[in-house]
Amino acid sequence: MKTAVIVFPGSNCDRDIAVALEQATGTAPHMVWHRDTELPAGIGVVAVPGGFSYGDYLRSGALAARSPIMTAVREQAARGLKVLGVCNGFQVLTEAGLLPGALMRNAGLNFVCRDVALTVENAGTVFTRGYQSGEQVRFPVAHHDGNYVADPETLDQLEGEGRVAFRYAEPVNGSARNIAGIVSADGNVLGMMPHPERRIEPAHGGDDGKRMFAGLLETVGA
Ligand SMILES: NC(=O)CC[C@H](N)C(=O)O
Repeated sequence: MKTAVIVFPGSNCDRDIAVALEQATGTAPHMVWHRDTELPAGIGVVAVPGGFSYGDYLRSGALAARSPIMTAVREQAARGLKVLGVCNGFQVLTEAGLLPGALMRNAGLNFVCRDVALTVENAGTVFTRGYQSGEQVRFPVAHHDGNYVADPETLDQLEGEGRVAFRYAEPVNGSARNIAGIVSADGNVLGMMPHPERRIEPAHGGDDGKRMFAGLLETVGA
């Protein structure tokens, strides 16, 4: 099973997520430059990493969403490719139309950089199957544009369809209904602001993130 990590100018969590994927699969992921137009054949999971793609100009993730490689990511996602977007990756996926809603400037206008408690709302997704629904985990957050917004109908739909994967245990950035991570209608695309890849070994202060990569990769036969 092969994995890939997309690298944009300004990505800075690409290496961390590559380490998490390699730890889970035993194989280093393909690092795919944003200007590429095709994903390597046989990819089961692609990660869209955190960072400050294009310096967060215009809106965080807006320019990266228009990178050549995102056409391939969109096409493959429609065919069931698992896509994991973390932090700036979540912003890119909303800007690319792969997930609903948008990530706005944090309430309070501060960059928030700390560990947060999250509730796993739905352990039935391919990304959260390593957890129990209702379980609390701790991941770090580091962002200024993490304030998730969507219209009330979309929020109700996300809740009703079990597409809220993670919720902040307490307000962090002003996100509607404390939403921290959501999945697509088909369940194969996840976007989340907290960083599971920064919590995969005891030296990180815990390894709550490890089960996300292990569980995800089991579903695609790694
Ligand atoms: N760590 C990150 O991915 C940062 C995300 C984003 N550029 C923000 O600050 O909102």
